[in-house]
Formats: sequence, C-alpha cells, structure tokens
Amino acid sequence: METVTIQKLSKTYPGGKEALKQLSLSLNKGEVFGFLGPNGAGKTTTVKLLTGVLAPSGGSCDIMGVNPNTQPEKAHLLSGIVTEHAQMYDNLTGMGNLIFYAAAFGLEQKEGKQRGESLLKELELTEAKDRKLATYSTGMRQRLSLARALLHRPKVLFLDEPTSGLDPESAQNVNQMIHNLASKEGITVFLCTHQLRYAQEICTRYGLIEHGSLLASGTIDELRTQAFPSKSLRICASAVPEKLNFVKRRANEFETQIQDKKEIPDLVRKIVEAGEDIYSVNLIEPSLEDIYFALTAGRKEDRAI
Ligand SMILES: Nc1ncnc2c1ncn2[C@@H]1O[C@H](COP(=O)(O)OP(=O)(O)OP(=O)(O)O)[C@@H](O)[C@H]1O
Repeated sequence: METVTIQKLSKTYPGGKEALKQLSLSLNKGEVFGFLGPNGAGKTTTVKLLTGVLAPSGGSCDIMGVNPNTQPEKAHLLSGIVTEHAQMYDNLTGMGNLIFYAAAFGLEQKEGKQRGESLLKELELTEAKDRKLATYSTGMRQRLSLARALLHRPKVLFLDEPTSGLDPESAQNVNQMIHNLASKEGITVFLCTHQLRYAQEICTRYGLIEHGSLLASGTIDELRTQAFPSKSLRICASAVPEKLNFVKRRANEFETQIQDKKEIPDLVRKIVEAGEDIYSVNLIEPSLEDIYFALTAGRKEDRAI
C-alpha cells in the first residue's frame, strides 16, 4: 500500500533557485526509505513540501491521499517530523514538553502523559524527564524530538538527519527504534541522511538525489547492480589455474570479476579439479558508500561528456 506519493514535484524558491526538478517517488507502508544526497541536493525541500511547510511550484505529493499543501492539518495528523535542529521549550522539562505537544496533537492529558512516559522509557530519557530541556545535551534533545514526533502515532515519519548529534550508542538505539517502528508497527519512514553506514543498517530502499533530480532509486541490491554490473570474487587457495583469468592479489589470494554468483560453483570446481586447495571464497559486496560514490561519480562523468 502506497503511503507517500510524489509526482513530478518541483520547487523554485523566490530568487530563482530550482531546488527540486520534477521528482517522482512512491513509498510503501512499513518501508524505511533512505533519501541520500550531498548538501543542497534538495532533501529538506522535499520534506518541507511533504509536510506542507512549503507549497510546490509544480507537480504534487500526498500522504495517504492527503495533500499537505491544501490539507496541512490532516496531513500533520498522519505524519511526524524530526529535523536536525528541533525547536522545543527550554524552560519546560522533557516530560513537560511532551505533555504540551501531546495536547497540541489533540491527545487527552492522561493519554499524553502515558504515551510520553512510554516513549521516554524507550528512548532512555526517563531519568532526565523532570529536568529542564535547557540542561539536555544535543543527543538528548534529538531523542526527545523523536519522542515528540511519535506522540500521536503517525503513519509516516520524516527524519532529517536524526542521528547527527548522537554518540554511536545512542545512534544505534535510535536506529533500532526506527527499524522496529517500520517492521513491527508498519510506520513508513522517510529518512534524509549523510550517514551512509547507519542508513545501510536500517533502510529497505533508497533514493539518490543530486541538484534536485533523482539519480537512482531501489533496494541496495538493485543499486549495486546499477553501479557495479560485475562483482569481485576473491578466492584464497594454494593456486588457481591460469586459464581461469584470476589476478593474484597477494600470496594465496586471487581475484576475478563475475557477472552472477551462479558462476561461483563452476570456478570452485575447476580449481579443485586442478588439485588445488581452497581456503576461502568471498564475493565482495560494495557498501552503500561505495555505491553512492560510484553513482554520483558516474553522473559527474556524464555531465563532462
Ligand atoms: N528558502 C530558500 N531560499 C532560497 N534557496 C533555498 C532556500 N532553502 C533552500 N534553498 C536552496 O535550495 C537547494 C536545496 O536545499 P535543501 O535544503 O533542500 O538541500 P538538502 O539536500 O537538504 O541539503 P543539506 O544536506 O545541506 O541539508 C540549495 O541550493 C539551497 O541553497
């Protein structure tokens, strides 16, 4: 089921900057969609259009059939948002902030308090709940902001660099929570990030954006095939017959390029039949970071032609 639909969405800011050029995308229920791109690519602009903060210059978008531009209140009830610099009330406690925002979302006081307590626990903020926000670290603020975004049980969660101020342990904790929200509760997550390693841990699909246009989208395997049509196979063995065209990397380590993993058994058989011993066989999978740089570099070469 589609929860977010974007069709030929464009945004030109006053002054003429074309931040988004005919972007088309759709997200399904329970997906964690990683929206990746360099600074200024148009990620935040997309989130602002999807949350009704900005009006599009062309095209359209909707959250479960609701247009955030024409029905912002309805769209806000369906979505939660965490931005890099979340603004909340420094003079209120963590819990006080959540109670305030719960009321703003229309939750009754008792329900808001209960929901706040349980989110604070999940985000490991219970001990700090009665402290004023002014005393919170960046990471604690970021986690409280996530709790605020989840108060009204949104169907779609927009996260703009949610782990940017977090130490590795807190980032892991937030990532685990995002993963659970999507896989167990069916929330659709639209995650804008530069942190490709974290993205690879939790995203189920990706979109790569540059200069306001979508370069590529798909699962990591689809993007891998697009960026690297052949794969590197590394075999550690006593030796490899010359006719198999492996390149020797170091003592007992040989590498070749294959198109498909189905080629592996035949290669292994031929090495064994030649009387050699095999110690290990590894298909080298490029990481999301490798894929990202390969696709963005490919794009730069296209432009240079
Ligand atoms: N209010 C504005 N007026 C004019 N230009 C803007 C405005 N907001 C953003 N831009 C420009 O639009 C482009 C896209 O910006 P956007 O903030 O969407 O990028 P981003 O991908 O989120 O970048 P980052 O990763 O740095 O947050 C940039 O060139 C930016 O300078």
